[in-house]
Formats: sequence, structure tokens, C-alpha cells
Amino acid sequence: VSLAGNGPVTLWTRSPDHAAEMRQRGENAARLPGIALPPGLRISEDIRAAAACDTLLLAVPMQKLRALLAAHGPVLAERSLVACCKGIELGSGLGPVALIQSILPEARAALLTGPSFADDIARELPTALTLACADPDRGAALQRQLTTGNLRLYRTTDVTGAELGGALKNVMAIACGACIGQGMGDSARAALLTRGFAELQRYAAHRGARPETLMGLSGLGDLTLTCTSDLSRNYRYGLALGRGETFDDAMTVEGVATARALAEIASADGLDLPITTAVARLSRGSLSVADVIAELLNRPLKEE
Ligand SMILES: NC(=O)C1=CN([C@@H]2O[C@H](COP(=O)(O)OP(=O)(O)OC[C@H]3O[C@@H](n4cnc5c(N)ncnc54)[C@H](OP(=O)(O)O)[C@@H]3O)[C@@H](O)[C@H]2O)C=CC1
Ligand SMILES: O=C(CO)COP(=O)(O)O
Repeated sequence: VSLAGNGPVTLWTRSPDHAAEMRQRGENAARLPGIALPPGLRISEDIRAAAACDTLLLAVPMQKLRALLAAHGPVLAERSLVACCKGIELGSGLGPVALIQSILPEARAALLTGPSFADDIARELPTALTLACADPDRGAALQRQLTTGNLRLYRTTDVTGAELGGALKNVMAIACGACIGQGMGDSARAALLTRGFAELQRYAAHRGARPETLMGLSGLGDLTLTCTSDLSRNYRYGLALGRGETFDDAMTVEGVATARALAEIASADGLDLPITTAVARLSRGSLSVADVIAELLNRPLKEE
């Protein structure tokens, strides 16, 4: 919706019925209700129409990215693919760019991430994002191509840092939601957010990310948004856990699979990721929120 102001954009959906409905209503009622789809946005159920474009933005949940790439590999190979997913794949432990590179090595992969609710961008509210691309020239070209009047992109070549910032902030948002849902208060949330950020930075450094990337939009920026906004699905999922309520399991909550993927990596590599591991156990129901809080408070005292 935002990019259609820069020139023609093709929106692809796998569902012919959904495409027909969006064309007829001029709205994506299922995914983005209340937003008029602009005339510059062409809607197609044929992925070849999208693949004819210079740049493709892949906006599917992280755990669905492999299936998308596998189903459409020949069409997507050798294209410029910008992943919009935030997460770590279960099983492989890969982030979105690393996954694209492992399946389609000929594709030119990049990542668009940072604090942004889809609804805010579509309503043309001011938003700043990180465009991560290992190739600096290609990153600069994508930055120019994907910046709009309300959407300001910063660029980095630190793809690992940008991937991890976007992935781990969802895990911390679940923890913060659970803390508020359990009635622990804003001071406890501030402590969790800060110690969660320390955990995120430690893990990212272990994976070779640059510290300044995590201090930027994809790390601190997205962590702040997601841990404090009721509009976040990850935060709301945490709230439901804390309140002992059920949550719509059709809703995309990226932090659950990411916490489980990272807990597996932490266990295999002997890493200490206490909040992430607690979120993984919480999501499986093998630990209560009260138990998590007691465990975190009773860890050995240490330097900050
Ligand atoms: N929503 C937001 O505000 C933001 C989301 N993100 C990230 O974007 C990613 C996607 O999230 P979001 O759009 O909200 O998720 P949603 O659950 O709202 O939508 C997922 C979309 O992916 C499509 N999809 C799923 N599997 C496939 C597949 N195998 N092939 C083709 N299409 C598929 C779905 O199609 P169908 O309708 O046919 O099921 C649907 O259109 C996540 O990683 C999220 O963290 C990042 C920033 C903001
Ligand atoms: O990534 C997002 C905001 O930057 C969207 O967060 P949720 O997936 O928690 O809704």
C-alpha cells in the first residue's frame, strides 16, 4: 500500500478467491481491514506476475518461508528477494536471509525489519525501518527504492544483527506480556525488557553481530514497540498466558517458535538464555508464569 505511491506494485496471494475478493472490494478485509487498496496496487494470484518485478518482498511467517521458497523456487531464483519475516526457523536455526541463501543461492537476499505495525504503515503514519543487505551497493539501491514519504529506511550490512534483533524482540514481548498479564506491574516489565535486551545482545554478539545494530531500529527500536504495545500479537499472547486465558491459535505469534528454536540452540551450545528458555517452556505449558518469575528472581546475583 505504501510503496504503490512510488510506482506500480503487484500484490500476490496464493488464494484466487482472496485475490478476487480484494479486487472486488478494493480492500484486504481478511488481513488489513479498513485500508483502501490504492489504484497503483495490482492484485494477482499468479506468482509469475509478481516475479516479473525488480524486487520481491516476502511477507510470510518465518515458519512458512521454507515452504514458499520450495514451492516457487524456479520463479524466485535469481531475483532480488527482501524478506519481511521476523524469526528463527525451528530445526535449522536459520534466520530469513540465511534460509533464502541456503535454498536459493542464486537469489539476491536482503531483509526489511524494524518497529512497524502493518496498519501504521498502510495508514501512512511515520515509520522507520532497517534494510539489511550484505552487499552495500545493493543495500543502498534497495534503500532508495523502498523509501516512501512516510517510510524512512536506514541501511546496514549486518544482516545477522538485523535478523536477530527482529527475531528475539518477539520472544521478549511474550515475556513482558506475561509479566503484565500476571499483574507484576510496569517496574517488573522494565526489568524484563532490559534484561531481555541484555540477553538479545549477548546472543547476537555470540553469532558475530555488530553491537550497534542491536542498538538500532531492528533491536532496541522493535523491542521497545513490541514489549509495550497492545497492538502486538506477541505481547497479547503473553498477556493471555499471564492471565490464564486462551489465545487464538490461528494468529501468527512468531516468538513461540523462535523461543523454542533458540532454546534448542542454547541447550546444544551450552549458552545461558534464561528468558528465552523460560518463554519456550511457558509456551509448552511446562512452567507457570509464577514459576518463571520465581526462577528469574532466584538466579545467582551478578554484575550488571
Ligand atoms: N503484521 C505486522 O504488523 C508485521 C509483521 N511482520 C512480520 O511479517 C511476517 C508475516 O506476518 P503477517 O503478515 O503479520 O502474518 P499474517 O499471519 O497476518 O499473514 C501471513 C500471510 O502469509 C501467507 N502465507 C502463509 N504461508 C504461505 C505460503 N506457504 N505461501 C504463500 N503465502 C503464505 C498467508 O496467506 P493466506 O492468507 O493464504 O493464509 C498470509 O497472507 C512475520 O514474520 C511477522 O513477524 C513484521 C512487521 C510487522
Ligand atoms: O513486528 C512487529 C512490530 O514491529 C509486529 O509485532 P507482532 O508480530 O507481535 O504483532
